[in-house]
Amino acid sequence: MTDKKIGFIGAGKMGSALMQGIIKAGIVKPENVGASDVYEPFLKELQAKLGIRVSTDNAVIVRDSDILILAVKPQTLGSVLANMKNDITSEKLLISIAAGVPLSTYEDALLKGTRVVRVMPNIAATVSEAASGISPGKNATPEDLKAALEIFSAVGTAVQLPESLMDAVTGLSGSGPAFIFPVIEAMADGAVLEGMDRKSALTLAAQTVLGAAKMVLETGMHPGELKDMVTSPAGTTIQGVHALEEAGIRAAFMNAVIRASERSKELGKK
Ligand SMILES: NC(=O)C1=CN([C@@H]2O[C@H](COP(=O)(O)OP(=O)(O)OC[C@H]3O[C@@H](n4cnc5c(N)ncnc54)[C@H](O)[C@@H]3O)[C@@H](O)[C@H]2O)C=CC1
Ligand SMILES: O=C(O)[C@@H]1CCC=N1
Repeated sequence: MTDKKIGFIGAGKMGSALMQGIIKAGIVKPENVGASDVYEPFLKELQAKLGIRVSTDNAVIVRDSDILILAVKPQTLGSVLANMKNDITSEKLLISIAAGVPLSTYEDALLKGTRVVRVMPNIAATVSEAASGISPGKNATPEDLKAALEIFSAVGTAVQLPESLMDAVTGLSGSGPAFIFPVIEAMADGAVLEGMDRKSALTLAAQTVLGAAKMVLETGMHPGELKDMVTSPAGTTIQGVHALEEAGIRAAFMNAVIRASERSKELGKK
């Protein structure tokens, strides 16, 4: 991987998080990373910070890259693809992280045979803890899938899934950090109401979420069984669990994932 040139089209929140993550992981040298964006200040900042190549002209980065990571909004994708069409030759791999947009959209819009992989990462790529779903397109080779898995495993955990589940990935792990940040904030608020200082409250709340997630991942135990380990009979925890169940916490989180997945499906419609 280290000898491949990786170009980012779109250097916003996700593009910049991913390029920083893969450079930090050492799977690519900064001089082999390029980025284009319409907003020059982002590019200048990233160039100064990371030592990457930048251009406000997408074509310059497309021509000079082996692997392209498309990180523009789904709403601007159509015009970006139309302008890049003739520069994305069969020697290049295109990886898109746009929410909702199906592989067929790229395969139809670009030159026949274009190799495409669809990925849905999340913002935790910033701290190398992303959760990404990956689906290869019909022209992608096994090496392309391997490259995509390598890139996204370098910034967290990556799993291959059928494309039919990519909207669910978007609703679950793509959007998911935004469902958990308010949980952390609200739990901290509860402790602040009880008199704790904000900084200690946020530290304890965030570490609690991190620790609970690690227990699910590392013990392999069912979350219900783990919950039972915390809830002493007539103890403190069962009172809190009751309050959450009264508020409909399970339906609320299920609905959040379902609504976000539905929106992903909508974004993919032409
Ligand atoms: N923000 C997130 O947590 C996640 C976002 N995504 C996907 O990543 C993509 C990017 O999202 P964000 O980084 O959040 O958005 P963003 O708005 O931060 O970044 C998009 C960037 O594209 C640039 N841009 C606009 N038109 C352009 C053009 N014609 N050529 C080149 N660059 C252009 C913008 O200046 C901006 O810097 C979207 O498709 C989104 O669905 C996927 C997973 C998580
Ligand atoms: O909200 C969005 O549309 C993007 C996709 C997943 C996370 N952010």
